Amino acid sequence: MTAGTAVPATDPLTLDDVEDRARALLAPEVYDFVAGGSGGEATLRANRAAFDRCHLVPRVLSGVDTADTTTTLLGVPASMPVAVAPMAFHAVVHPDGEPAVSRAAAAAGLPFTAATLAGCPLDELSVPGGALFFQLYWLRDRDRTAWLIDEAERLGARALMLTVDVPFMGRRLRDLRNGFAVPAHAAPVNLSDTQRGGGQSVGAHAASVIDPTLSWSDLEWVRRRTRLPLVLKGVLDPADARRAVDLGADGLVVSNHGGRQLDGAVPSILALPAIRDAIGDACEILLDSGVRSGTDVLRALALGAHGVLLGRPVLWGLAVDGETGVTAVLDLLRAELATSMALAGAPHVAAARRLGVRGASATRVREER
Ligand SMILES: Cc1cc2nc3c(=O)[nH]c(=O)nc-3n(C[C@H](O)[C@H](O)[C@H](O)COP(=O)(O)O)c2cc1C
Ligand SMILES: CCCCCCC(=O)C(=O)O
Repeated sequence: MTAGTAVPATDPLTLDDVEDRARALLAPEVYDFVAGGSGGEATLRANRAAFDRCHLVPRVLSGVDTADTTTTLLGVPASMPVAVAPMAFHAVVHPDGEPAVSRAAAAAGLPFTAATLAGCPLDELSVPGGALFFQLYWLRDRDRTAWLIDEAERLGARALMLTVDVPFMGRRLRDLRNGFAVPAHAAPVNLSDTQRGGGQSVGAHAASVIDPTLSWSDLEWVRRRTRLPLVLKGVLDPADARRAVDLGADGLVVSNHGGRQLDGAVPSILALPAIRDAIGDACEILLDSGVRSGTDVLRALALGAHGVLLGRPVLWGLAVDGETGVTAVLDLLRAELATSMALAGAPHVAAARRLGVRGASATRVREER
């Protein structure tokens, strides 16, 4: 990716511009479902504020003309250190739903993470030339959980991403005020017939299908069940990160679920350095929650991540223009990253991971339990 000149000079200039366009198009309750966080949305806001407090220290005289954004994520080649985050119910924002996003990701050379709660059969998401990760919710219906793991493996998924921060859904006040329920056309068809939640609020549906008792011993069961690289999504504590590595996790997603679960949780970008220090290179570290620019990707790399997951901006692109809109978002992010890397004097991703970062962080490391 060539730096500088590749960044478009026409609208949308930023991922936030794409969100503005999507907001103008979507029904307010749908916009709120995607944009919203839990509780008073302190963590949602803090995610952004924390990125802005991470100040990169550029290197000079490194002769970087073109920054190479390519890398691998969990062994999968990627055109930049970004994968599409798992998100339920894509069709709430656009009828083309998950298949459009998986095609756009494949064309952009990026992994797409299919959610347990995708609105179309999983086999429609395994795109020729694309790389599929599969996100697993730990369902009360254990047979369905096992079936989903086996199905992901059968379809050639390249990683199994177990979400560990949703024993039940955070209190999403916007959804409660709006009386939001997932429309039938976006229903999670990979759940068994009786579990698809018709007409239920999202919180009530989550409570009826997700098993909140998920624990470390279940992780051992998952580890034994599949040969796929196993990634835990939603880790914020270094001790949990170490334990996951000890139990055979191949990757972690440092994530507060985009501010949608524990309101008041630490911003992911602030949690990252301690996790990186705790586990070193024992497994791959991805990060999400609040990534909105190429500079944010660079900040995450500089603080020790191997890559990031991109969440809401993908849905904003889908809302604006289907597959083409998602492609525009991913291309813009890649161009921004190339420019930021070149300006920081980082010719490639390995160099980006060695950049310095300065910034304020309030830290109290808790006692071991
Ligand atoms: C509409 C929506 C649906 C989501 N659904 C899921 C899901 O089904 N499983 C999951 O692990 N995470 C889910 N997430 C969380 C994302 O995977 C990701 O952690 C978060 O969106 C990242 O933050 P960002 O949106 O600020 O980039 C969802 C997020 C949104 C916005
Ligand atoms: C069974 C319904 C759970 C919906 C969770 C999707 C979501 O909004 C999120 O994970 O965030």
